[in-house]
Amino acid sequence: MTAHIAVLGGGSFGTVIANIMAENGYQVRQWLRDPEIAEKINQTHQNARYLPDYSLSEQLIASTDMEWVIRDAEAVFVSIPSSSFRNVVQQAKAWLQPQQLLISTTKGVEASSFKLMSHILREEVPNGRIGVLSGPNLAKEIAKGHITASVIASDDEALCSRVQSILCSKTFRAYASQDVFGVELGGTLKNIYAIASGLSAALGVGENTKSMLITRSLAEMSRFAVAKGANPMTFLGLSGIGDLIVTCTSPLSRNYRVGFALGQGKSLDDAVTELGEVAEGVNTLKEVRQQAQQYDIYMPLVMGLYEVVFNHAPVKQVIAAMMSNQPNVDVDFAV
Ligand SMILES: NC(=O)c1ccc[n+]([C@@H]2O[C@H](COP(=O)([O-])OP(=O)(O)OC[C@H]3O[C@@H](n4cnc5c(N)ncnc54)[C@H](O)[C@@H]3O)[C@@H](O)[C@H]2O)c1
Ligand SMILES: O=P(O)(O)OC[C@H](O)CO
Repeated sequence: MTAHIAVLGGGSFGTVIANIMAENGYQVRQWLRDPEIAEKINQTHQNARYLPDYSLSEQLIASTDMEWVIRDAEAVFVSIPSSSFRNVVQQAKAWLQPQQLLISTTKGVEASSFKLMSHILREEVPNGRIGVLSGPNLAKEIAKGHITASVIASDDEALCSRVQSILCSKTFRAYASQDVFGVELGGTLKNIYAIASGLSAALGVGENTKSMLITRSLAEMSRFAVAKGANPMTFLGLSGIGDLIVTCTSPLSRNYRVGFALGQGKSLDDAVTELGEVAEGVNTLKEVRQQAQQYDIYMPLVMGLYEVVFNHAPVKQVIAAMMSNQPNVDVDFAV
């Protein structure tokens, strides 16, 4: 019997990657918390809560039995929001084996510790074969069959090539990278700037402004990466500029939608509640601002957005203050 693939998490991204692999011919077991939803998925082959109208392969079986899902799986994809990621991995540890491939798809940071998800995997499963999947991957577009590319990052080359062959299909490509930190950092930071982009779109800004915002976001991300010892060149790839573009321009992005709602005058609580799904950028904004202050990293967009999102500062006042800053060099991290 060939080994199956496990996916932890019943949300939109866990479901689309589980289904890609099932359609590629693998037996896939997807773990989720809610027995009613699991039963519904198995009966209807749809995940109506997150991806209505998306037909799931019969090779994908949902279950609340974590042991059954993980035991003897060849690879385990963890697609759980960062707020619950460590908790779920701690539950999973009882059945994880060192030879299994363990891949995070989560683009967030642990509150207060500033640990990315691969750090958590390394701490909880010290002898694990660990990777990170990240890129411009709106789940709802993948569900519609739009051609999509992602990056599998690991220092374990065999893991990268195995994940590439498990995931690649007629409409999905996975490129490899050995820069786990850079890939993961890009996917995490871009959510902050998607909130800023959604907010500015709601204010009716022009195309010049949108372009400036995305490009200065990349400059700010790169400055942060250099200060934290990451390689900013990785941001030139799919997991950096690629993901920044899609998340800062698409109303399908949950982070963009939170920003748009804020720009319409809604409160943060209302924006997040109406969304009903995870918007990692809200916590990431808080954590990155703290890091920027602690390590004295110049991040005017993060600082300004924080004031708007958490301190109710008037957007016009924040923009006016930013516009009065002395413009510095364009691509400063390369100087
Ligand atoms: N949706 C996308 O387009 C997309 C694309 C790439 C990466 N991601 C990343 O994937 C991660 C997961 O996102 P998503 O889109 O699947 O989120 P989602 O909001 O669609 O779903 C989250 C899922 O996690 C489950 N969950 C939350 N806490 C849990 C816990 N303690 N135990 C068990 N299950 C729990 C929820 O029940 C839900 O099924 C995020 O970090 C996101 O950044 C999402
Ligand atoms: O919907 P978002 O804002 O969480 O973005 C989803 C993906 O990260 C886009 O690549």
